[in-house]
Amino acid sequence: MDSFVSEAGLVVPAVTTEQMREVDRVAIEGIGPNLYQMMENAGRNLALSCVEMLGEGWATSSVVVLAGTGGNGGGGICAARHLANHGGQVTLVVSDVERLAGVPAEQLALFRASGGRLAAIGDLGTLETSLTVDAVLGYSLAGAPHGAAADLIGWMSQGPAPVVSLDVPSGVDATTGEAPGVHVRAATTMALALPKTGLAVDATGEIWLADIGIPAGVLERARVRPPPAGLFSKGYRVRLSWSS
Ligand SMILES: NC(=O)C1=CN([C@@H]2O[C@H](COP(=O)(O)OP(=O)(O)OC[C@H]3O[C@@H](n4cnc5c(N)ncnc54)[C@H](O)[C@@H]3O)[C@@H](O)[C@H]2O)[C@@H](O)CC1
Ligand SMILES: [K+]
Repeated sequence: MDSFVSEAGLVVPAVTTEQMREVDRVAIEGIGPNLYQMMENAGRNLALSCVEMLGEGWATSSVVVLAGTGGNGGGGICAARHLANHGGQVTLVVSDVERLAGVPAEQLALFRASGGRLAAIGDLGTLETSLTVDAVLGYSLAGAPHGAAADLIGWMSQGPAPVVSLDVPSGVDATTGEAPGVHVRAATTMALALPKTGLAVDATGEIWLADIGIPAGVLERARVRPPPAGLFSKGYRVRLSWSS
């Protein structure tokens, strides 16, 4: 789908993975924001969505954050830190801690300082959750999920807790919406910066779009249509629907 629509009726253009990569490249290698800044905005917005989904008394509910080793996982780990910093009962599980590198690894070091709990994949069977954050795979999905990523997706699919997916439900192709193997069925998907063309599928649940601070000049240089003026005039997240 090449566009989505906000509750106010604004038409929001969608991007393919290739277009989003170009936006990220222009931001990171050129104008900014840098990856730390974008990831901080992603993680903070995601944490706020979790708080809103759990409602009053959220801090006494268990939240399990499942993170992969790439940029998507980094955003999830950042959200876990924000939830822990605000007194939440957070448990983080990373698909492969040894493979974390760069900014996502730094996110983990920060999370460790928050007092949140880090559990191993082998502990999944003992974990209780009221809300699960899916930050396993983002737009760099390549083929059917395998290994620890598939195990995490399988665990989310078994339990009754709602899942909030970061950017795209893990296992769903962000451009085509196709799932080459196991995939997450989210209650809510929080897309970053611009909705991806593959989000018009049932697996996304409610779609929210989060502003992560990318200015219009970056989108222009990446030759990507900007979101309509005023889309984020009332806040950093807006709900989107499929356009008919
Ligand atoms: N401007 C944006 O939209 C931003 C996006 N960010 C996030 O970063 C994501 C993209 O990050 P990356 O490119 O690092 O990649 P991902 O986080 O999507 O995934 C990369 C990891 O998944 C593994 N993987 C790929 N396919 C797999 C499969 N089938 N089975 C098992 N493992 C598999 C790869 O080996 C790699 O370790 C986005 O979806 C978004 O969530 C943020 O980092 C910040 C900025
Ligand atoms: K995800």
